[in-house]
Amino acid sequence: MEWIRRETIGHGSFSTVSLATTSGSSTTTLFPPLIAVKSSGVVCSAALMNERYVLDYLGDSSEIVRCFGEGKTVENGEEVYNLFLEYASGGNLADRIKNSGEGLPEFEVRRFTRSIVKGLCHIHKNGFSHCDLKLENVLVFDDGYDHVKISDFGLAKRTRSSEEVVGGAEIRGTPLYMAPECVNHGEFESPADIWALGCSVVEMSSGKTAWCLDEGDMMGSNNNVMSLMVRIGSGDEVPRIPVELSEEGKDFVSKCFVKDAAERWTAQMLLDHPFLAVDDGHESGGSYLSLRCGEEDEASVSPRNPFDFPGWNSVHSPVNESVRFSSLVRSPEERISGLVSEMIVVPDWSVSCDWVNVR
Ligand SMILES: Nc1ncnc2c1ncn2[C@@H]1O[C@H](COP(=O)(O)OP(=O)(O)OP(=O)(O)O)[C@@H](O)[C@H]1O
Repeated sequence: MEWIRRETIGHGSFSTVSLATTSGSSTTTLFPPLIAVKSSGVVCSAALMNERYVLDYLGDSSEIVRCFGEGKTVENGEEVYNLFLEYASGGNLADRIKNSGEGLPEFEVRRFTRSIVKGLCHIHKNGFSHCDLKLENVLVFDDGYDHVKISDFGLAKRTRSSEEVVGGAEIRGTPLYMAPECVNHGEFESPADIWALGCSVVEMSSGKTAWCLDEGDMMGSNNNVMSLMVRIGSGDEVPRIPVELSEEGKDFVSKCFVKDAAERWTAQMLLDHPFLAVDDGHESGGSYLSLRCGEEDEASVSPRNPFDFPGWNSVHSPVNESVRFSSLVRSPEERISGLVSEMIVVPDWSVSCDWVNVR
């Protein structure tokens, strides 16, 4: 494919994202005239290559950003690795909410959440965990109506099999979205994506990141990673659920914020939650109508645990994960301190949306 790099449209900890125009035969065959090119120096392109691998494996899904391939260029004397992605003209969902200065109306929260959950179902069924779900990684597309897709698979990993020992010192993702088992045991599996989904719904609905709803607590004088990790990892506290959400919305989020990962709802279970039953007509099937005409009672029944649900599917997949740091068995207290102050390998702490990313 021939392409020309245009303006920069995004920055991440691993890469720079540019708009690009395609030319030649590509415009009439495989590639759209505008694409996004995600680039990093070849020497530090492991995350981008991982993203390419995962996107290839996942194949086409209408809830996951599409990848058109990869290529290398030499720019300013440096060899650059480029990933070609479909271009999201609406940018990311976090910016959209930040710019509007408030949360989204609930019908939009429901619609976007439904897409994210469908995307997670696809990812988890294929044996992967995303490991960095947050609104910055949810892109907005406008094809006559707004819809969203999950992006940024740089930290995605194979789901661990039940026999595999957890990498106790592994860290990935963004602290504000981390689940208790990530903080306490370095366990980054599909339930952790569901916890991050709950944080994303809170943010969509309130306009504020989860944990920051308690004004002046996390964002004020006590703004530090240690206290956040302790809150996430210990006790019964979960992020506050926005009052503006409907009862169905509150129930949905509460199913994501179950501290015990084994008891947390799966993406497949959440797909049938009444909060997601509204169909705005852009999806096939008119599920809203059919629900209203007969299935409402059945769909509203909340299973009491993950094994109590008719649509529950167990996902077991082969292991192919290289743990980033050596495995250690440590107590939660030691681990939390370690995450914050004494990393075995010093992480890249980069500021993102008033908080830090841990790599
Ligand atoms: N396909 C795309 N279309 C439009 N904008 C995009 C696209 N991909 C990424 N962006 C923009 O670039 C930003 C950074 O991209 P991305 O999160 O994928 O990079 P990253 O290096 O993996 O970042 P991080 O891991 O720190 O979140 C996104 O938040 C989004 O605003």
